[in-house]
Amino acid sequence: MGQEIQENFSASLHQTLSACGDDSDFKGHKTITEIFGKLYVVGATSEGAESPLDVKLFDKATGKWLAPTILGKKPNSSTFHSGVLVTNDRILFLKADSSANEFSYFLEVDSKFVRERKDLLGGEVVAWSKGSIGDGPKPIVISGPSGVGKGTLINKLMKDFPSTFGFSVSHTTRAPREKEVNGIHYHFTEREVMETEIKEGKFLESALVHGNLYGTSVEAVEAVTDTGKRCILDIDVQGARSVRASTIEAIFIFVRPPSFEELEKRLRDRGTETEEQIQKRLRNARKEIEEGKEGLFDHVLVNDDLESCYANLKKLLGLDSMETSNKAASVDFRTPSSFTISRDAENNIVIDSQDTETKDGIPKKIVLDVSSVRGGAPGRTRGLTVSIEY
Ligand SMILES: Nc1nc2c(ncn2[C@@H]2O[C@H](COP(=O)(O)OP(=O)(O)O)[C@@H](O)[C@H]2O)c(=O)[nH]1
Ligand SMILES: Nc1ncnc2c1ncn2[C@@H]1O[C@H](COP(=O)(O)OP(=O)(O)O)[C@@H](O)[C@H]1O
Repeated sequence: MGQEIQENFSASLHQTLSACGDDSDFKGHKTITEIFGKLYVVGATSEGAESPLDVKLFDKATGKWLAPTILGKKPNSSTFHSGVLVTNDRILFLKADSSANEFSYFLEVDSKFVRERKDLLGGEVVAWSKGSIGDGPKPIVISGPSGVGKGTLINKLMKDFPSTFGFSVSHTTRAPREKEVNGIHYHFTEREVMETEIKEGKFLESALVHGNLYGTSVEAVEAVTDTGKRCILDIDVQGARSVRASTIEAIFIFVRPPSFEELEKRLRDRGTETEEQIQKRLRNARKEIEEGKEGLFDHVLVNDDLESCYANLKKLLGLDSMETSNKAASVDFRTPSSFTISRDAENNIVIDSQDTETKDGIPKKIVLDVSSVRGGAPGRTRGLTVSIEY
């Protein structure tokens, strides 16, 4: 079927579906996209703008409806949406009356991530991934042994550059320390719950560290990137390795202690762990420091004197002493309430407004270049390029 606009043949797909007994049960507007004999029907199961878009699957060969496992955050429905087959493994959905940050969602039906989850979960699997204009600033991954000062350095950055950086709040099964607040320092959770969520693909990475599960959820990173800030991840070396192997392009920094003795002193003086926990963390520290030398990291910082280490961190992140804003160049618009879509000669997707009235901030035409999109579920599909005509 290749590069075809779904709307061009949706009338015949609607007929096919009706003839087969359409029990997709969607309220209001729905779209149908055919990929290799399967019809992907997308709509909302309840009325109201906030109800999420759901996916139902009809297999033409068997005449049966299949209930796919749907991964990723579902887009909220809008009065109207349109689906475009981008490649045979993903459909791009464009929503009416939505902001630049909310108007595009990819539904992956056969990507690498979806195939992996199919093997794990069995049955049909699809995954949503929000489209992101441009690349946004690269996330920063900070690793290093327990007690080396990662948290201290990150807190300083967040305090000095509050509009530039946002912290990715991890999930963990470890018990909260006295001053830790759920949702700010960590999302404290139960092992069983977290294991299920890992299977469901809610995590970008997860690892067993010092006997507890830790993980970065897709949502934690997206909550930061949605604000236009640069995401900081405080994760262990295993986590850094997973992120390195993923589609996320990040900067990897390893923080080393000046000596093992000093590390032990800091850990003890912090006074947050039992003796048994301290021993476990020190044993793991030796291994982590060795792994930090392996070339996984772009930069290694020695945290001897805190102020000079912080100055080095700022330098490598390209920050001067002033508060700077590293916000991604933001494109601001709202999609029209109704539109048609087509392809132009360069194979760009063209959204033409069908609104009768012109309104401020709502373009007459939006041209989308999807030729260099990257990433995808779990997480964002980055690299959309837009040009706009008012
Ligand atoms: N892989 C992974 N590691 C994490 C995550 N969150 C925290 N960690 C790491 O888990 C380890 C223990 O963290 P924590 O219990 O807060 O102790 P602390 O680092 O000594 O303050 C540290 O190496 C963290 O970098 C996560 O989401 N994923
Ligand atoms: N350069 C430093 N010199 C002395 N103490 C430090 C330094 N950096 C951090 N600390 C202290 O060491 C302890 C561990 O730091 P923390 O940021 O909690 O480490 P991590 O997050 O890597 O486990 C804290 O009590 C902190 O105040």
